[in-house]
Amino acid sequence: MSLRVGHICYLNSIPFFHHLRRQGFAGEIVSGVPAHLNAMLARGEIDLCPSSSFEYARNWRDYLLLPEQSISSFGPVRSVLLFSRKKLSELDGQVIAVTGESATSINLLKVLLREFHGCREVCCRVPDEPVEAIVERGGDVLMIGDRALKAGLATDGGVYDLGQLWWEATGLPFVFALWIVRREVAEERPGELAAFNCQLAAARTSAEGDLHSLASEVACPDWLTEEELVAYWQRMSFDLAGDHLRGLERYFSLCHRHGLLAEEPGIAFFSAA
Ligand SMILES: C=C(O[C@@H]1C=C(C(=O)O)C=C[C@H]1O)C(=O)O
Repeated sequence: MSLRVGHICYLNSIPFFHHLRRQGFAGEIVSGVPAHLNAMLARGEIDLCPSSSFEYARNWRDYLLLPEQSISSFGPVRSVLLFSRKKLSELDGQVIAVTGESATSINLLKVLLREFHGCREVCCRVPDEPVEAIVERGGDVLMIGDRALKAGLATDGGVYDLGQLWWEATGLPFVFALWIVRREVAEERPGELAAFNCQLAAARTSAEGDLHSLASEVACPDWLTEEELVAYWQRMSFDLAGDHLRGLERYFSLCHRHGLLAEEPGIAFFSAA
């Protein structure tokens, strides 16, 4: 059986996936929003995917991480946004509308508001209407991915970037997504996974080597120019190095402190050796 790989259906994942087939990956690719991929991964319906760092933490005994790969930012990320006209401390006890696509960012919002902005209660709810309509009315909304990027470009204020808030509070990068592998897949099919790891690294290197060509080869949405797409990718960090790991550990430790995780996870990597 070939590997079943989850694919986040946002522009942020293009640098991982665009050249993957050309690097020889012949397995299955399943697209979805992070919350959907998290659930599929937890149930073993896919073998690995780039998905919420929070999903790794809450089920870490079932998972390993691919080394050196993430979706992170040092400061503003531009696609994880809290739309609000209020001061952050005024969000205490308020309902914040969310899309249900996220696991990491919703818990990041809770951690930021409770730890650094004096909020005690943070209520997030998925509304019956599109969150964009709530933004238009000036309500409080957390959005991620392309919808956030689009709404952020269309607004002229009243928006907080969670990557930036984290950076200001901690001086560390924030790791939104990790490449998470089911542990039994790593144990039972290490050769296939090692081959995938090489294909992924090569696909990303070739994408990052020429972001302008990448932007011209993909279907750019009509609300984004190729230059804006390149600038968006340039703001992100797709690495997972020492600073990223420090940021990740800080996030997990704050999630634990605020009762969002039952324990602090161990961070364990797949090793091809
Ligand atoms: C930077 C982003 O990070 C994402 C946020 C995630 C989450 O909140 O669970 C999961 C995967 C990433 O796609 C984004 O969505 O734009």
